Amino acid sequence: FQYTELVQYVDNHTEEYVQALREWVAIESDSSNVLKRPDLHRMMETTAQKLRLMGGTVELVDIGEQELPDGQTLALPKVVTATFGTDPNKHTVCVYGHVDVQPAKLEDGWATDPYNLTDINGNLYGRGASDNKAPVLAWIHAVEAYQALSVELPVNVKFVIEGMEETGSNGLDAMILAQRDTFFSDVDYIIISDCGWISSRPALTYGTRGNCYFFAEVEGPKQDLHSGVYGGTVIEPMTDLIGILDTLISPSGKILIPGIREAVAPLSDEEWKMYQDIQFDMDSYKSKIGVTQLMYSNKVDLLAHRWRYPTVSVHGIEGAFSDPGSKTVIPAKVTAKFSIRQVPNMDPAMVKKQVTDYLNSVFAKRKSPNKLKVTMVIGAKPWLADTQHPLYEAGKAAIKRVFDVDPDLIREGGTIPIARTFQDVTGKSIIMLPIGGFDDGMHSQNEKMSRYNYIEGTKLFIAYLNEVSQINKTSV
Ligand SMILES: NCC(=O)N[C@@H](Cc1c[nH]cn1)C(=O)O
Ligand SMILES: [Zn+2]
Ligand SMILES: [Zn+2]
Repeated sequence: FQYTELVQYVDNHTEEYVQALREWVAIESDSSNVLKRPDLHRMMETTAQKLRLMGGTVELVDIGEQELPDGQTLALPKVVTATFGTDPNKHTVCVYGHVDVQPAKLEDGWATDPYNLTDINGNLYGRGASDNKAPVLAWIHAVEAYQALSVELPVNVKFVIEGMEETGSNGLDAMILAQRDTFFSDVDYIIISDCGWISSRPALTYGTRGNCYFFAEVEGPKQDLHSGVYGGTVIEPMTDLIGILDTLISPSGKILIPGIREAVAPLSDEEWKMYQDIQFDMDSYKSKIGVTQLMYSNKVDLLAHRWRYPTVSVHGIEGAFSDPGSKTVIPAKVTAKFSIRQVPNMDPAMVKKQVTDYLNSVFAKRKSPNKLKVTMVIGAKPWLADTQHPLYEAGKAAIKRVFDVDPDLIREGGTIPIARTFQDVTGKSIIMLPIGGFDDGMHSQNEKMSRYNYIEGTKLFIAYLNEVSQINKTSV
């Protein structure tokens, strides 16, 4: 294994890697904004072209259309699949990633243009830099480094890169099911690098929460009204909506929807011990996110509520007045967006019913003439891996080689909607091998990827491919 040469190659190509990230970040591949769909299509084509130029067998898989809330349809971004090597004597890994991003506007409070990658003190700021463009590029560059030095790839490498992850991976489940016996038939392991470390220590991730995402629409008058002229005479949709939203979770974080907490698998002594052993500084966590107080004051409770208990988050209200200034309006129709992170043994289908029934009953008590409509738009299950699997031993060895430390074994509070489908449909084992920093600000203003994590992460992937090749084919 020519590790030293490969690492040298990476170090010599750092500026090209940063430039590649700059070009990708410049594409506003926001999957939640229908107006950005042409950019998202261009992002998928750009990704495919990069893999084609490396000589991979590349396909842009058509996964159909999505239906919009107003009933119209919109073409989904194609999924990029690529194959490098088909040697039956080698393991085959499938790297999954996404190149769509969360929305971002300068006026949200970014210090720099979110779509112009900006290097400040070794941190590369831009929307999607950490989530998930740099990790996807790092994987591609890892394969490219082997090729450039004519070092034989130790495993066959496949890629599945999608463009709808941030909105629930619409269409990807069906594609995986359809290609289970073709593209995925020879895949031994699935690798995902779409999360972050919990501190400055590298980590391996063995669980993600799922997510059930809801829209709750309250509709009243036929149009917006002057609040002075009509206020006091009509039952306002926004008041109804805020009233029912306030019944979802208590100020101390207790979910009030009947049945939700009962479904949660109890925290075992072993888990408690694992969380206890994780290096995690509550004060720097607080200062990083700019709060003076957290929901829990001890490490184990905090980590457990971040990773393996459900929570309700209210994200926004469509139709509400939210511009600067002071418009005196009664909005006629408002739609709240909220989500409930899922953990074992919750079931999204059950959660959908529990939430809908509960909100309808709370709303009924208000005796409002307005109309409530609750819909669940995403129902992603949680995912959990066996940390005893050789994939994790390989991860530890690769991290030891590159960073000379033992990794934290962590879970992730966020969701990779497709992780559970990969596991259930292909029956293959998954590892999450993050390279994002703990302070990357995914989904926030000023998201960044450090040069250090990007470049050392590329070396980690190079080392990991070699470690996976050492896994005994008969042992798994
Ligand atoms: N990097 C993973 C990520 O950010 N995933 C999103 C996916 C999602 C879940 N519900 C809607 N989108 C996340 O918010 O966890
Ligand atoms: Zn992501
Ligand atoms: Zn994300």
